[in-house]
Amino acid sequence: MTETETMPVGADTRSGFVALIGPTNAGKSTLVNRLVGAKVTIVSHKVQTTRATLRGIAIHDKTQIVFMDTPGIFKPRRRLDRAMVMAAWSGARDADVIMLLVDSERGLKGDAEAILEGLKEVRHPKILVLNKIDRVRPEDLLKLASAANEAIDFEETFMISATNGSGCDDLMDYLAKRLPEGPWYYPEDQISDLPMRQLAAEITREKLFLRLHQELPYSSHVETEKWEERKDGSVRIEQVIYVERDSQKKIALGKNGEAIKAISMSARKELSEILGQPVHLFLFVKVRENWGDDPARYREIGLDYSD
Ligand SMILES: Nc1nc2c(ncn2[C@@H]2O[C@H](COP(=O)(O)OP(=O)(O)OP(=O)(O)O)[C@@H](O)[C@H]2O)c(=O)[nH]1
Repeated sequence: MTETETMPVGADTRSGFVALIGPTNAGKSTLVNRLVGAKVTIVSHKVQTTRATLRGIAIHDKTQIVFMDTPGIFKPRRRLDRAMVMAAWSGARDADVIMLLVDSERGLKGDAEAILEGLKEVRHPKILVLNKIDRVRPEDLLKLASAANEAIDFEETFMISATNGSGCDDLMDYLAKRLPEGPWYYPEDQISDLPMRQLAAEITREKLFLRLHQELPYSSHVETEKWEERKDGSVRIEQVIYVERDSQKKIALGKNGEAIKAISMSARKELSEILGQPVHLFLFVKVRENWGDDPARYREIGLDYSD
């Protein structure tokens, strides 16, 4: 795309970056998907599914709002976890507005409390978004809002439900006015800057978790190794599912290859819908020991880690 194509005619446009900060499972991915209106990040019931900083891009009035969907911030346990925490905070520092998303049902306990503490140090404009209001009583919601505002001076507080959409219009109106004047960063039809190969790997990873989350630990990882556009309009995609042990490989394959076949089928279906073309998906399972402790891997998956 050329520079002129990124700017709508008529100017008085606004644009900016909004960092989503929040504990795992607060609903960050669900909210970005709702605001952007398309599936750009992967939503799963399993916590810590967001490993890299992904973005969704929304247009509201004449404002382009770029969401930085950070990985959940929580107490680091392993080296990889620490890299995820650092990726989340570095994302926040690049933003025009930081949006703290809290699961109203869980309140400010645990991770949310630690994030509030961390946010005190950050000078950027901050807003509070209380999510999942469909699950709590209004009086509890008000208590939560005032407790959070006592800890931090938020510019504004919103109460929303990312799943049913209530409160989301007010939030968008506010962000559209709050972001600075300036040309748009991305072409109008772009909803994510996540490369297709990575998006394709995320989709397969989601299917893997949905089917095997009880048996397979979090230590598996998917990479797209080959992407070949064919003359007949279809695409051939080869991906490797990396696991840590032989026993996990057996689980990923399943009895008579049933698990891998089912994962492949549902990933292929979703990929062809997103790409709008037939997809031939080939999945391989390989064992790679201790990749979770290898810093070189973080760089490959988009996380910059330094001690
Ligand atoms: N009832 C209700 N559930 C919600 C709402 N928003 C999100 N959820 C659910 O909360 C769970 C977690 O949502 P995600 O969007 O994956 O959360 P996340 O913050 O991106 O999680 P990580 O990627 O692990 O950091 C999912 O099961 C969502 O369906 C809401 O407004 N109401």
